[in-house]
Formats: sequence, C-alpha cells, structure tokens
Amino acid sequence: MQDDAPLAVLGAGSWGTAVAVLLASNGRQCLLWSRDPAHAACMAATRRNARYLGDIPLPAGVEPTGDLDAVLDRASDLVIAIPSAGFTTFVEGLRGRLADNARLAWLTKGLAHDTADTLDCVIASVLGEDRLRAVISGPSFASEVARGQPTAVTVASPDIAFAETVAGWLRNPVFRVYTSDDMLGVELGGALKNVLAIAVGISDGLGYGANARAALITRGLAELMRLFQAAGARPETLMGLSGLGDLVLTCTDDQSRNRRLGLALGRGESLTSALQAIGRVVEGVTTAEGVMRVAGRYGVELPICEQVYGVIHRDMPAQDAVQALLTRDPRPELGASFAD
Ligand SMILES: NC(=O)C1=CN([C@@H]2O[C@H](COP(=O)(O)OP(=O)(O)OC[C@H]3O[C@@H](n4cnc5c(N)ncnc54)[C@H](OP(=O)(O)O)[C@@H]3O)[C@@H](O)[C@H]2O)C=CC1
Ligand SMILES: O=C(CO)COP(=O)(O)O
Repeated sequence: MQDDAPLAVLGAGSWGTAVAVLLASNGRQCLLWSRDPAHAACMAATRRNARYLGDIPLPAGVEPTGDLDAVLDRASDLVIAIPSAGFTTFVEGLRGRLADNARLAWLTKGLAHDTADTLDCVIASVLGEDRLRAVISGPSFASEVARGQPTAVTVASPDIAFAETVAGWLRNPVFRVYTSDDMLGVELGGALKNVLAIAVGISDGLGYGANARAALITRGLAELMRLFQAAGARPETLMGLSGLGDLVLTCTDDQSRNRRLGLALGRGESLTSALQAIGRVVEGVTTAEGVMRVAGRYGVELPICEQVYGVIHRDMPAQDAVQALLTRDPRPELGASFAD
C-alpha cells in the first residue's frame, strides 16, 4: 500500500475530525467524509469543523468531502468514525463498493444496534472474515487529541501486522499507540465504559461523594471482568488503555458526554433535555440496551449496567437505582476467581 495514498475518515463528528487532524499532522493526506455535503462544503471553505470541533483549524492535509463514491475511489484505507447506532447500516452500504484491497479501522465504541454483536463481528460478517480490520480505542477525548495533548491508545486487530500498520498511521511523539490481538476485550471495554460512566455521573449528580464514585468504578471493573471471562476476552486487556484507562477517564472527567448525561439525570433533568443539551452522541444510551442482551447471552450479572438501563430505558428514578445497588445481597468481594 502506497504511503502517499490518502487515508479516509468516514464520519466528521468530534472524534473523526480529531483523528483526521492527527493523521494530517503526521504528514498523511486525509479525506474527511461527512454525510451532509453542506457540512463538508462549510468545513472546506472555513477550514474548521464549526459544528463539532470549532476551535481547531483543519491542517492543509485534511480534505473535507461529502462524496462517498469519490472517497472510495481514491482511498483504500478507511477509518470509520460514526456512532454505533448507524454502524451496521453504514457498513452494509459499503458492501460491493470497496476495492478488494480496502482495509478498515474504526473509532466507534459500542455494540451493533440490532444484534448487540461487537462491531468486529459486524465487519467480518458483512465484509468478510478475510478483510483486514482493526479497532482504535482507549482514553482519548477528541479535543485533547486535536490540540496535540499527550494521549495513548490501543489498536486491536486479529492480524497483528495490520494493527501495527494502523498504529503507524497514528503514532507521533505525543500520540502513543499500543497494539493488541484481543479485539473482543478491547471492544467490550470501550462499549461498557460508556454505560458505567453514566452510572458514575448519576451518583455524582445526586450529590454522592468520592467514596461512591470509587466504589462504582471498582465494581464496574468487576462487571467487565465477569463479562470478559464469560465471553472469552483476555483479562489482561481489562487492565489496559481500552479497559481501566478509558473507564477511569470517562467516569471522572466532565469532558465525557456519558458522564455529563449521568450528572444531568442525577440532578433530576429528563433524558430528552439532557441529551439535547449535550448535542453529541452519547453512546452509553444505546449501549445500555445492547449490554443487557449481551449479559443475557452469556448469563452474567451486570448490576450497575442493569440499573443504568433501568434509569434510561425504564424511567426508573436515579435514586431508586442507587438504592437497589446498595441493598443487593451481601457477598464476598472476590469469589473463587476475581470475576465472581
Ligand atoms: N469524541 C470523543 O472524544 C471520542 C469518541 N469516540 C467514539 O467515536 C464515535 C463517534 O463519536 P463522535 O465523533 O464523538 O460523535 P459526534 O456526536 O461528535 O459526531 C457524530 C458524527 O457521526 C455522523 N453520523 C451519525 N450517524 C451517521 C450515519 N448513520 N452515517 C454517517 N455519519 C453519521 C454525524 O453526522 P451528522 O452531523 O450529519 O449528524 C457526526 O458527524 C462514537 O462511537 C464515540 O463513542 C471514541 C473516542 C473519543
Ligand atoms: O470515549 C471517549 C474518550 O475515550 C469519549 O467519551 P464520551 O463519549 O463519554 O465523551
């Protein structure tokens, strides 16, 4: 693959734009596709993405476009940056339109909206098991990355050589990239942390203190560990950037939209008005539903995720959800294994 061929980022929200800026600052030509041609034209004219990342100038190497056919003609290395709710439909729309040598990476954190499968399963089943593919995940707020603040992430792929290739696109002295072959663990960590961040936000919004926050993060980690064991992900991935790293980031910093949603719900705002005020994707909302399906599939208990699901999708009062967690049957902190 030619290093001077353009890369393409598909999806021009906050994270897609930040990664396009990163790739261009690494010297790569980067097509940045928006599904809204007027938005693409505005970015091209103003050299900013006013809608999602307005304070960051787009470097010369970023080429905004609204023409997906032209993008697929010019680039065979594609980075998908759209929310999980639209992921499956979008990938199905790529079927039959990709060059044979097209390679895919994605920045999306979540589960397939319709099946609750991991996004890797979606890509493999729609575009073929042999398609080179990788997920980019880890603690990485878009605006910090776009401003060049130090960040470290993980790239996971079933093909470790391809993980290295993607890492090479992204790496620079302030953007450190590790690689992994545990796609499942990296994707599950990225999906669940959004739901857990809503839980921590709710607790903080209710005015509970630092003790409750630390307890929720720790017991959230135990939920992830249980799911990892049941699903066959590697426990050490949980201690990495896409697990503990992103869980801590998203649960503790108000840049997180998932945490901010929880804060608003804890303070008594309605879901609709909180989502409207945030005005960006809040992945934990749809993922909370998917996670319940995954818990059922593997027969694991995920009590914190279940309460978040109750608050968001069953109108449960936030205070009742916390109470339900506090009054669960007592149990040993760690059972026969860490995951019990
Ligand atoms: N922001 C961040 O700091 C990080 C985000 N992520 C993950 O990246 C993913 C994208 O998030 P982010 O960029 O922040 O979200 P934003 O809400 O900032 O932007 C979403 C973008 O996706 C576009 N979009 C939505 N649905 C579709 C669709 N069906 N087809 C094509 N484009 C679509 C939107 O277009 P339109 O404007 O037309 O609606 C918009 O450009 C999420 O899974 C998120 O969890 C991961 C790490 C960091
Ligand atoms: O995934 C993220 C940082 O790693 C962004 O988190 P939010 O979607 O909660 O803002």
